[in-house]
Amino acid sequence: MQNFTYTGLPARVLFGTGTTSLLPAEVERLACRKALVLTTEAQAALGRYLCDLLGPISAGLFPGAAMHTPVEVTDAAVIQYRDSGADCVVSIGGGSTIGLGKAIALRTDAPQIVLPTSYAGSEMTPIIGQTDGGKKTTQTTLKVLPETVIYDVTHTLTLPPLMTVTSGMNALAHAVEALYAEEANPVLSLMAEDGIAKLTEALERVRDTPQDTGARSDALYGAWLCAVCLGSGGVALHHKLCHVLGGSFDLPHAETHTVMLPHALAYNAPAVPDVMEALRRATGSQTPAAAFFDISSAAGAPTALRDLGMPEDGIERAVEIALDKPYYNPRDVDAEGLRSVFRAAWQGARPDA
Ligand SMILES: NC(=O)c1ccc[n+]([C@@H]2O[C@H](COP(=O)([O-])OP(=O)(O)OC[C@H]3O[C@@H](n4cnc5c(N)ncnc54)[C@H](O)[C@@H]3O)[C@@H](O)[C@H]2O)c1
Ligand SMILES: O=C(O)CCC(=O)CC(=O)O
Repeated sequence: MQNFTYTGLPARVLFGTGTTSLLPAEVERLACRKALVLTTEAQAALGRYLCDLLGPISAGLFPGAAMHTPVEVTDAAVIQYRDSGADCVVSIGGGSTIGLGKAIALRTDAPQIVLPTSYAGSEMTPIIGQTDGGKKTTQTTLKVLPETVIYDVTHTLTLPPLMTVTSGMNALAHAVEALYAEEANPVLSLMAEDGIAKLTEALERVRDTPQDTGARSDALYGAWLCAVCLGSGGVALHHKLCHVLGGSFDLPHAETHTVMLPHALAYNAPAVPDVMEALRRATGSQTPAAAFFDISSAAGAPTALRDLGMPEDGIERAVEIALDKPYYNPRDVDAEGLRSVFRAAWQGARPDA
């Protein structure tokens, strides 16, 4: 076996159906007295439900979380956090709400309890992205790693069909890149392969029966394993390209991951034969990049950058930005290679890798 480094991150994880009822006990377990609940506006009703569940240990609701963690929103939330006498936050929602909880923790050291309702995976990572004056910057610090994560399958039953697939692709991308990132190691590879297997299989079942708790449970379990891969492992070309497209072309996060994953993987395939073999086992397909494309296409999820509003003449600028400060990648990256990846993704061509 080759030498490797494995970094495990601390986290308490409660997984199941109906696990939300454990929330008050988890607040007390952290020796906290009052929790401020965070949601987006769209999920405010869920936040009010948690406030009722917390009863006397609720410090109220901040229902203003927004995509990409704008600092103005964080400033307002920190004021409410301090004024309310809260000493911890409870974030219930997708990556945007979890990002707000992390931003509050960064500024106040507030312990975080997170109830994820999408598959994006932020709950298991020490990564925070924030937007100030239209510019998004990302940092990695253990200060933002949530203390406790309560996965409750019930909250994923409401995920709309398209977001189920795009958010699932966001999760799959974390595990795929963990298999060939610079930080790849055999322990994370176990989680990555199983996460991809569980999630791809469950996404197909959820497509046919969205209210099937068993399928939703497998999907959330797979997404958790993929999230661990992002938190403890590394990323490569795919995440770099998504961050370029999100940051410089304002393309939507999960949809961009959905479109790019088959193409970034097809580009890297010749350099990572062992990883492709693992992905064949996990997806049950001889062409895993095409299998990801097919899952999205069958669900009516976007498969082309042009359908996300990316201008064709933006490809050259995207190539230039992606070549500036590149991430580690198992296959050499040059302008011509990137052009071919972006062109295929812009057109929505089905890869055959
Ligand atoms: N820091 C990290 O490690 C990390 C990892 C992944 C994503 N992210 C960030 O997370 C953000 C994207 O997160 P996202 O894709 O989860 O989207 P999101 O959190 O923005 O959610 C999109 C919308 O769907 C709603 N929603 C979420 N779950 C729902 C459910 N079960 N039922 C009904 N509606 C629901 C939300 O309230 C919101 O209105 C991006 O800003 C991305 O950069 C961060
Ligand atoms: O928190 C962020 O915005 C950066 C990390 C991230 O978005 C991971 C991903 O690309 O899914």
